[in-house]
Amino acid sequence: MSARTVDDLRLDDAPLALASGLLDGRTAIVSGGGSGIGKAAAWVLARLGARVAICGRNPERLEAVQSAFDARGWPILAHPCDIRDEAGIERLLDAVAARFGLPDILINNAGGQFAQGASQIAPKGWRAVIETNLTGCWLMMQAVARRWIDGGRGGVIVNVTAANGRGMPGIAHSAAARAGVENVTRTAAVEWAPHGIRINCLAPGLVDSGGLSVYPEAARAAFARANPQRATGDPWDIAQIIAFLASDTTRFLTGTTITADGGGALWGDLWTIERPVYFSDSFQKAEIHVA
Ligand SMILES: CCC/C=C/C(=O)SCCNC(=O)CCNC(=O)[C@H](O)C(C)(C)COP(=O)([O-])OP(=O)([O-])OC[C@H]1O[C@@H](n2cnc3c(N)ncnc32)[C@H](O)[C@@H]1OP(=O)([O-])[O-]
Ligand SMILES: NC(=O)C1=CN([C@@H]2O[C@H](COP(=O)(O)OP(=O)(O)OC[C@H]3O[C@@H](n4cnc5c(N)ncnc54)[C@H](OP(=O)(O)O)[C@@H]3O)[C@@H](O)[C@H]2O)C=CC1
Repeated sequence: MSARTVDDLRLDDAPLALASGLLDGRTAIVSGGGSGIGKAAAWVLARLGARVAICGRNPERLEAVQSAFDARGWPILAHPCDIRDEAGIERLLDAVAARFGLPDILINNAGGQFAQGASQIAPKGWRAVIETNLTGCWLMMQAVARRWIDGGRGGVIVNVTAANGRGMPGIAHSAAARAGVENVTRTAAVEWAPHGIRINCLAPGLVDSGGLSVYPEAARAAFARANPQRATGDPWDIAQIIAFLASDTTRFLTGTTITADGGGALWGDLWTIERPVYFSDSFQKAEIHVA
């Protein structure tokens, strides 16, 4: 039996908002299910009764979640896959089909970016982030939807984006990609409605997952003050909303985005890179020099 971490114990004991058994008999794929929000989502879905398949690039993270699931007697498939690789996605879906049959739910959670000022982002870096967050998410959506359409049945997709309504200073590439996902979600929600496919986005604000460690210390120190709640979210908060969107509870909801950001879209000042002097409290307008 694998060691139980404090983290896993919390995932076991944190209260569920939805009725246990709600997802009995369902199969869910969670991309990026080896860490952070995706791992919490895998736990919530399993505790609600779903069989879970997780993917990501790093096999060790997936294996750790697999061991924890095995220890609890929960069905799981852990399959390494880069969501930018169409052939890899087909292999993932074949593996899910062989183990569990056609999935019912896709949680498109894998993603991320690096923080850099917009004027400095290299073309390769821009492409890496767009390929991951827009194209990768799209390839997963389309591959699963095709199998549902070919199989004559519907399903549910939840795309995890990021709260981008006011732009995202320091991660322009990711903001553009997430806005693209939210738009293609609206389009596909219409096109695929006749097939019984529902698609929604969940746009988190700052969530205290391990993922935030990639940001500069000065930026991280301000994250918890960047919304009216003056707090970061927790992966469990986000995972519960993911499960809500994946369940029949939301059967009349499609093509929309739920933002879970502590009100950050309304108030707060978020910088993922060092805050430019222009936006500091001490900045005086006279400091602007026009040539
Ligand atoms: C408000 C915040 C809200 C959001 C929070 C979260 O999402 S938390 C979740 C957070 N979790 C995550 O973000 C996890 C997932 N994120 C990732 O895996 C990476 O950030 C990825 C999306 C770039 C993909 O990775 P990959 O393996 O495909 O890419 P690669 O490593 O091979 O780089 C390709 C190119 O990108 C460029 N470049 C890359 N890094 C930097 C940098 N620091 N600096 C500058 N540039 C950088 C560079 O051009 C590089 O090419 P080079 O110069 O090397 O020839
Ligand atoms: N935490 C936050 O404040 C916020 C997070 N988000 C988004 O929520 C999602 C989950 O992030 P979070 O849990 O916080 O951070 P993590 O860094 O823990 O999660 C990102 C996950 O995505 C996987 N991943 C990244 N790139 C790929 C790829 N090309 N193919 C397959 N898997 C990939 C990673 O696994 P591996 O490295 O093994 O591939 C990892 O499991 C991400 O899309 C993130 O951008 C959005 C807004 C705020």
